[in-house]
Amino acid sequence: MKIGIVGCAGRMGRMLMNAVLEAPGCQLAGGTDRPGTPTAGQDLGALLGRAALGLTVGQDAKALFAASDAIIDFTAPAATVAHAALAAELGKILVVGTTGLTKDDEAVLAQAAARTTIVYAPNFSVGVNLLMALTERAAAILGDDYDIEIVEMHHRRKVDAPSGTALGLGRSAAKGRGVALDQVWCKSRDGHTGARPKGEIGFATLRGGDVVGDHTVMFAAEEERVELTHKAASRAVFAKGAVRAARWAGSAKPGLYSMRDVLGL
Ligand SMILES: NC(=O)C1=CN([C@@H]2O[C@H](COP(=O)(O)OP(=O)(O)OC[C@H]3O[C@@H](n4cnc5c(N)ncnc54)[C@H](OP(=O)(O)O)[C@@H]3O)[C@@H](O)[C@H]2O)C=CC1
Ligand SMILES: O=C(O)C1=N[C@H](C(=O)O)C[C@H](O)C1
Repeated sequence: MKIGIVGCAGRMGRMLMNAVLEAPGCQLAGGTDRPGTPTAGQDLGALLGRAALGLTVGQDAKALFAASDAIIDFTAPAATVAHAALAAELGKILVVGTTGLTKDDEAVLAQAAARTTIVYAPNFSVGVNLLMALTERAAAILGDDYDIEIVEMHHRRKVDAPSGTALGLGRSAAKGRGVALDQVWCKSRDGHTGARPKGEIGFATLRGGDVVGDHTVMFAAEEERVELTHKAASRAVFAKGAVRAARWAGSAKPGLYSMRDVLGL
């Protein structure tokens, strides 16, 4: 499978190229980054500290899509929306890890998925997707005598909050309780908030240093507290998961899928 990486000069872009180069049966089709990027024209191997690959950082996304069987996109919401349109137009598999998408952005992905196969997930690690399944089950079993709070911490350069994973865990908890997350969420608190409403799902966001990604879901009752935690030690775990998703998508019908579909969770 020929896999192209958009946003190839980013933190995840570099990890993704390494993961493609190391995956059996996969070939790196090329990489693009934001128009005007200072990395334009650099050899992709040099960008990774490897031997030259004879492929350079491009700026023509359409040409990369045309040369690839699948594209992996961990960029920014506006770029992802444009890439979804290209995937639909050219009938290419798209794996999206970008977080911070609005409901309208997600509607564009759903529309594009009528014409091609898209896997969209806020987190491609196996461990976090298991945590989502466990969270849904715990929320269903424990019920709303247990207050749900989701705490996440990420590196100082992260631009969206709460993290896509925290919101995904919130959605899993809400599903377990049979409610819609946006009816019960509290994404931040400040000042005289009043007592905590029963059934609320709260979020707390920490930012600092080089933290790759920590998430804890707490179920707090009067007499006990259950905590489910995941800590990512390297971005390689997300990159390996995204390549696994691209390979899985090679034999899937057009549609919008999640990493839980890929893993059968
Ligand atoms: N689903 C998952 O498992 C994971 C998701 N993520 C998400 O992935 C995204 C990227 O994270 P990260 O790699 O840390 O961020 P970076 O900012 O390091 O990388 C994003 C890259 O995309 C580039 N870019 C922006 N616009 C375009 C465009 N139009 N065309 C091509 N490239 C573009 C950026 O360029 P420039 O810097 O010049 O703007 C940058 O090189 C975030 O939304 C993050 O939350 C991260 C880790 C795991
Ligand atoms: O920006 C990051 O770094 C990460 N973003 C994803 C998110 O928003 O959940 C996944 C991971 O935790 C790292």
